[in-house]
Amino acid sequence: MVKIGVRPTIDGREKGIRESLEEQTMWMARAAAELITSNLKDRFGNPVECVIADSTIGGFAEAQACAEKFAREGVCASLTVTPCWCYGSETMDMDRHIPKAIWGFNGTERPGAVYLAAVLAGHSQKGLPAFSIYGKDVQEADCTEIPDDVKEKILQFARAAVAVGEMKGQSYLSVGNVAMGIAGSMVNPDFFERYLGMRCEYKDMSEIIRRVENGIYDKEEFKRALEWVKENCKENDDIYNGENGHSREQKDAEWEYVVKMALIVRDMMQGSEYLRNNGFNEEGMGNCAIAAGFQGQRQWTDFMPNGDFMEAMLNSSYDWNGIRHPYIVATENDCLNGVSMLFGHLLSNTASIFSDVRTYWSPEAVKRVTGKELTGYAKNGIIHLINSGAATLDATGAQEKDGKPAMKPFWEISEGEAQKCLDETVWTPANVGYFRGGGFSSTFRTRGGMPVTMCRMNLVAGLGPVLQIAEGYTCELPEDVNKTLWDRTDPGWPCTWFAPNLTGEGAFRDVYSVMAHWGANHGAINYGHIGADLITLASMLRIPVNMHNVDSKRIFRPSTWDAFGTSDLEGADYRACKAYGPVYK
Ligand SMILES: C[C@H](O)[C@@H](O)[C@@H](O)C(=O)CO
Ligand SMILES: [Mn+2]
Repeated sequence: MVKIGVRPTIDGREKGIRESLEEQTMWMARAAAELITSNLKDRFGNPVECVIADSTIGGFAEAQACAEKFAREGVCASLTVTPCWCYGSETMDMDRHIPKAIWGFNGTERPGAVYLAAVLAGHSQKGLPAFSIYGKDVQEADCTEIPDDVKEKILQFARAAVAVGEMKGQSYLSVGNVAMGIAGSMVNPDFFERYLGMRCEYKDMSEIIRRVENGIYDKEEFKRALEWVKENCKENDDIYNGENGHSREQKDAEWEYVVKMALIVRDMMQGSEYLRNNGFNEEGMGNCAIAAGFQGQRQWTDFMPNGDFMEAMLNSSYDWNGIRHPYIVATENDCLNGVSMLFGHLLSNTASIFSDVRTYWSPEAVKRVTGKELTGYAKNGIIHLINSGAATLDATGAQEKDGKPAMKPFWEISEGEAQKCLDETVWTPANVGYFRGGGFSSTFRTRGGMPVTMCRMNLVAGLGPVLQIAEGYTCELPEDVNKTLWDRTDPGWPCTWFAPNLTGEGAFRDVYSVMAHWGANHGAINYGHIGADLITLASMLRIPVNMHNVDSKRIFRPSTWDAFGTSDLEGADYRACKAYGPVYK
């Protein structure tokens, strides 16, 4: 359960001043807490709880009592609120390990803004960066509404802070090792521990074989899952393999195996009550994995069914047990893409798409091979997002928001929408040239017009982690154009056409440059334009952003970032992140 601590600070002068401010100060705390709890949910759909200090904080003793309460309650961030002057270093939150924000009331009766400025200077001087929240318009002292601009900043801070809190203490479960020399699947514990507060668990892929052979899964659930799969996961024609295709008997056995893989990897991530109660306590405890990755290629896929079904189902918001939260499972054990998926998931509470960032199609090349002009969002060219069929089925875009394609938090998805995602997907027998052991890839085309954000974490020697972000839209191409382009690559894999928003500058000069500046072979794609939230989250974790197309007005970072430069925000971000280093040193 993630909780945010709210700290009402006050001018400590009793016998008049303090007493006159108590009510307004506590109102601010209650209003901020109510705003957060009524708007934000954790990834399981629970409202984010707020813990308010037992009293207003006028000096060190009360600051300490509040710190002790927050430690007991395990808050993941603090929000200090005040309408008045208070004593900076005597009232501030000194916990080095949690994100902090301060809301100074914009009023003239008592100078909340002066406190805000003074205490932020203290935060800067002590190396404890904090987010500054200050409304644009002066308010009346007795107002009972938080202004919209303040609301927006409190929520932007809180969304990212909740993500920080949800990751802390959880693990990345690496099933297998490095896939085909992909650097992102070299799972680096130093990065996870120091930057995210997470640990890494490493399990050999043979653990799956052991659990299948020794029957370490819920057999009743397996039976139910297999029946459900037969009804809901339509097998596609064997479009790749001709006479090398696997026989019907082989394919049937592969279906059984891939369903078992899904059960087993889920159990490895989160544990299983069934296993705990049925003689497999150790396996049943799981690995507290908020994200996982599966190597697959090639030591597994060269003789076993591939991981596509397991990855696609776990990454989706429903399965044979109904609608539920999506798991985060990175294909090819690309943990850096797994982390990117996790960031997007935690900020949006929706499923994350894993994909290769495969091909840039210029309008000219499309014209050449199809004779057609690209139009709409696609008019400046498109990037083909496609990987073997491991992408979440939510990416079909078959859910809707206001009549438009969307990917929603699982608690907003209807049974009908989950069914539509399944109905729009077929399962193509794997290309046995790539995957000798067979398996099935999800095959679908993402509906167009969805606002999405693609991001990617990269690790750079001498620099550390960096994040790149591209907001844009999914595109729907005319049937014939789609077919010609998709058929040139892998028509049995899930296909998303992506057009990043262009700014005309730097990496976003044109679509080609976005592709050319992408730092790795994969990207994580989430519903919505969540670039600003990703930037806020990255700053909390001291991870610089090396490329984004988010309007500078939406950028919200700790106030101390200004001291590292105000005209070149990108350079300032690098300097600040370097000066602070990882949070969990
Ligand atoms: C089948 C191939 O090996 C694919 O898995 C390959 O194109 C990738 O996805 C590389 O990231
Ligand atoms: Mn790939």
